[in-house]
Amino acid sequence: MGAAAVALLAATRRRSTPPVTSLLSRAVRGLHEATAAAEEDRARARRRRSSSSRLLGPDISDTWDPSPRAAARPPPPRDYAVDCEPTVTIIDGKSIAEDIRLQISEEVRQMKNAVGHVPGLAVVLVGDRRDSQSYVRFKVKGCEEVGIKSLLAELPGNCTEDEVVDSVARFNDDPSVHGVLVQLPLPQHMDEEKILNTISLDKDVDGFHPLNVGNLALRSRKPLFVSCAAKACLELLLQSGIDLMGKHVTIIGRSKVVGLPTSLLLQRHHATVSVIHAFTANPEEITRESDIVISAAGVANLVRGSWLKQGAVVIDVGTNPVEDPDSDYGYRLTGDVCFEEAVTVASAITPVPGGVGPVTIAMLLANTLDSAKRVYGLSDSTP
Ligand SMILES: Nc1nc(=O)c2c([nH]1)NC[C@@H]1CN(c3ccc(C(=O)N[C@@H](CCC(=O)O)C(=O)O)cc3)C=[N+]21
Repeated sequence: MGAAAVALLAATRRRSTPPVTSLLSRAVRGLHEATAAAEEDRARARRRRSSSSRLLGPDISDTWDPSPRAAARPPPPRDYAVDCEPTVTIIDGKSIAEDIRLQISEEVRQMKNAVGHVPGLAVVLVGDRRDSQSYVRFKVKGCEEVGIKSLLAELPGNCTEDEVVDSVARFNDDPSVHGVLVQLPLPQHMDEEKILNTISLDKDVDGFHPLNVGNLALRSRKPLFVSCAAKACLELLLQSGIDLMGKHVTIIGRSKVVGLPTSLLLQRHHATVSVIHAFTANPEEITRESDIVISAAGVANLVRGSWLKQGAVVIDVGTNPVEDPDSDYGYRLTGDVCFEEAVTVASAITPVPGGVGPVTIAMLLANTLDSAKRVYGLSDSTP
């Protein structure tokens, strides 16, 4: 992603962008309203969630029949302040993730009672990148919270490809492991494809296996696993009451982790999807025509307020570490979206941190649970 993303960023910077300062007062006002509205939204979202049990297996049926359109849920009520300025919903990923984890821990408990086993997730971490180390920490912590067993293989950055493959193979053969994940990126000298190809298809909880991606793309088929980040984006939209049918969604980025699987998953939900990337000539024009913008470019502050249509829904998948000496680990995370600007234009937006990240981890736990359920014959649930 590096060079291409930088190229896109450079191209963007050359265009004239509105000065951040001129938008600040609006932004502050927007944020103020947002905070008040956020509490309201959280309560409303909780009520909505508690009435829906369609949590871990989004319906990915496919049809051109017009009847589902008629049956589609009405749009959620829009909030308007007294002066009729629209308010923005800050989508609370942390609380959505918490609800998902609660449901998973209940299912793990039932599994333990029924078959005497719990799901197991194995993570392979190569090298000592600080950001990868903390993502892996979040995954292990998530497992602990729901009663999933976690195993971690930590290998030094200068180890051989064969050592990584061996460690994956051991987890493939371990019956107490239902999900195997190799944390990306791998060190430069390693062949990522080769290593990922060794993960057993029925333990591929990241959903990167070509057969899982292929089956996601072929709409009459059901993949065993779908990418956690893609599922997180869908979950955040559905739980926020945002209908996807016929909506124009623009996805920024085409990676196998986010952009590509998200575009496939949202098409299965009848959205009209544009995928844009570093070589797209007019990214700003395309996003400005979109009802929903999902950014997964890995470039801090790439998406400015001017990129968005009034009332757009913004899902920010970016987790870009930026130096911050005041923060505990010497860096903090920032998204792809210039939040202060976007919050004045969007109708709903995910923050970073506290948006897509926690839900992505919850989906990893959900995929691991589904895998174990398949092994123990507890259901034929689909991702
Ligand atoms: N094989 C593989 N699978 C992945 O799913 C994968 C990967 N490699 N490599 C890196 C990316 C990145 N990723 C994140 C997951 C959760 C947060 C997350 O929970 N973020 C918290 C951060 C809290 C904080 O640090 O302040 C939040 O956004 O609130 C972030 C990033 C998974 N990835």
